[in-house]
Amino acid sequence: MATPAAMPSVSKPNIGVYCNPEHKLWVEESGPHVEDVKSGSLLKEGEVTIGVKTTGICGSDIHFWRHGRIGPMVVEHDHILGHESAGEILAVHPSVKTLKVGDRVAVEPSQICNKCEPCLTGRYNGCLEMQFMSTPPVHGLLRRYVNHPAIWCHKIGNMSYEDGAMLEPLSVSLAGMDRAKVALGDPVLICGAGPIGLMTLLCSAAAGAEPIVITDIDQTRLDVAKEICPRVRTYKVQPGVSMEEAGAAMSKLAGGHLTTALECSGVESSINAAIYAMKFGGKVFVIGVGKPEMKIPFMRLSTQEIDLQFQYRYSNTWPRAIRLVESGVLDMKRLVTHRFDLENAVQAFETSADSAKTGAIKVLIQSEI
Ligand SMILES: NC(=O)c1ccc[n+]([C@@H]2O[C@H](COP(=O)([O-])OP(=O)(O)OC[C@H]3O[C@@H](n4cnc5c(N)ncnc54)[C@H](O)[C@@H]3O)[C@@H](O)[C@H]2O)c1
Ligand SMILES: OC[C@H](O)C(O)[C@@H](O)CO
Ligand SMILES: [Zn+2]
Ligand SMILES: [Zn+2]
Repeated sequence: MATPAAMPSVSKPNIGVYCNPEHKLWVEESGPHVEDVKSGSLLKEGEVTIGVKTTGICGSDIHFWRHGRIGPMVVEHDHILGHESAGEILAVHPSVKTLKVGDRVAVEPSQICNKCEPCLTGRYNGCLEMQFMSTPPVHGLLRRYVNHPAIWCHKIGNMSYEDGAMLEPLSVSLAGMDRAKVALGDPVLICGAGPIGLMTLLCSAAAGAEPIVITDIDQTRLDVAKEICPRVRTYKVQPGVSMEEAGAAMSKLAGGHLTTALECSGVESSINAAIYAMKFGGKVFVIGVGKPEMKIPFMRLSTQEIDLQFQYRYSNTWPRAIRLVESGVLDMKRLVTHRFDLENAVQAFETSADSAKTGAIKVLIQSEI
């Protein structure tokens, strides 16, 4: 049972944002129902109920809606989206000692087995039984109320719920920064200036990378990059330019020094241009996800001893992300361009999906409890 005495008044029905294999997107009643939230009867050991206040739309949410799959992850039934959330604790199972009703938290959407080798060695993003919320068949967080293990709810103190929700895409960038080992004075190339590329730009700037070059096909996004980091050098990718020419132009912009690329588009031609932009011994670190199979310039990688490395999600990033945002080392606010109420989630998704027209970077969905 929960601790109903301390629970804030909860009255609105639970609703969630669904998509299905026919590429429909809609808002409909979902679980846990408000009566179950009030009674706490569905809470399992170790769980809390979160009143979700803010959730960001990720490119993968758009993908599951529009394309029905990301590689092997396929939408086969009605499916609730969303994995970038923050909210207020509404109820706690008596076994939970670390959180109380009223705590403000950011939600980590991973749920792991805690038994397999990746879990036991600290790289739990590789959990063999990962249940990642919003990746089918596991429902996501785009709901008014969600039951979730307390260990995956990170206290955010007085941080805004918007910043709390943005800790998830920040976690993606931090995981990349960590494994790519970007250091003070490193000449860095960032490919793609979407939310992840721009977040990675903030991180690279804070880490003291210099020079930093960022690329995109969209001038508006490059302009935002310049706004959030005036010293960044921008490169607009033009159609029809070969990977060799594009890579050489990126390298020239950085004075011929680029040693690390943080690839944040997942587009084949962009990965390949990054490979050509690197100096001998450089590294192309791919955060973007894309087609199941790609053609890469193998002999360029070989003869230039360029490392090609990848990141998938994250582990142990929230505490670090919270410190960086609370202290003001990172200011992510400019990345948020649009806000919608949960009831208008379809409009929010359309705005996010049509970023070339709407100028959207991060679209947030807000809900009242
Ligand atoms: N590895 C992970 O765990 C992880 C987690 C989250 C997101 N992602 C992936 O990271 C990537 C970026 O996410 P996002 O939310 O910023 O997506 P996004 O689609 O908003 O951003 C991608 C950007 O790349 C740009 N782009 C397209 N073609 C390009 C090219 N040839 N050269 C340079 N730029 C080009 C687009 O214009 C866009 O601005 C996506 O592939 C996403 O699926 C990976
Ligand atoms: O931020 C996390 C990512 O969006 C997910 O891992 C997604 O790409 C696949 O499930
Ligand atoms: Zn995501
Ligand atoms: Zn595991």
